[in-house]
Amino acid sequence: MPQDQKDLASARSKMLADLLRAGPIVPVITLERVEDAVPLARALVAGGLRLLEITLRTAAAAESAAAIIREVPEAIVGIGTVLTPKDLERAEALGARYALSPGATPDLLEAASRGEMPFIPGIATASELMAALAHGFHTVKFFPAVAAGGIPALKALAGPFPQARFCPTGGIDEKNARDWLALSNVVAIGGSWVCQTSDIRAQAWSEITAKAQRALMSIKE
Ligand SMILES: O=C(O)C(=O)C[C@H](O)[C@H](O)COP(=O)(O)O
Repeated sequence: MPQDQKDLASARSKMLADLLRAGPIVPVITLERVEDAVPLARALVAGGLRLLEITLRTAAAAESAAAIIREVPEAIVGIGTVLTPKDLERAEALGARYALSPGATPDLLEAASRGEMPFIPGIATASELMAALAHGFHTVKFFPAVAAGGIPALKALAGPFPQARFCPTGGIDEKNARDWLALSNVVAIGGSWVCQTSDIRAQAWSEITAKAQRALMSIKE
């Protein structure tokens, strides 16, 4: 791949590491109804969480993300579950600030390094990380974090890959959030525990705000 393309991906990766660090908790959001999008985003922002990941898993996802981007300017919206170059285009068309994937295919890495959208690929192994790094992406999602080896796995990856920065996601909650963030190569953590489907279905916005606040408290104690 052209060096300037890789340098650009790398510069965006650095920007993303800084953005994530300011989180440093990214709620992973799956919305079933567009009407829940704005109140949910407001509830999370009220609880102190501004970096959001809206997964492209539901029919309501794109319209929900668009509503949040339009109506909740404090939220910094990323599009998650980006599986294909087409999904990446959708994220860009929605006006998202960044896009995330649970993994990465060669096509997706190639499209992301050619495109404009800041992108966080997912990795679970050293080889997958090497493919991401070869394209300039050194800020990556570690997914599924707990199932793929947990904290010892990230500690081990720090040895050969000191330049990599991680946002572990998958199996993280307020009981282990602080331990993950204590690792020097972890810039943020992601998870759905602050905005569970049952709470969204019940439109339990104040409960979600309280969970967001508790999540932030849990990493300070
Ligand atoms: O859909 C994606 O793009 C993903 O990367 C998967 C999510 O990040 C995890 O499903 C969140 O994991 P939990 O916090 O354990 O629920």
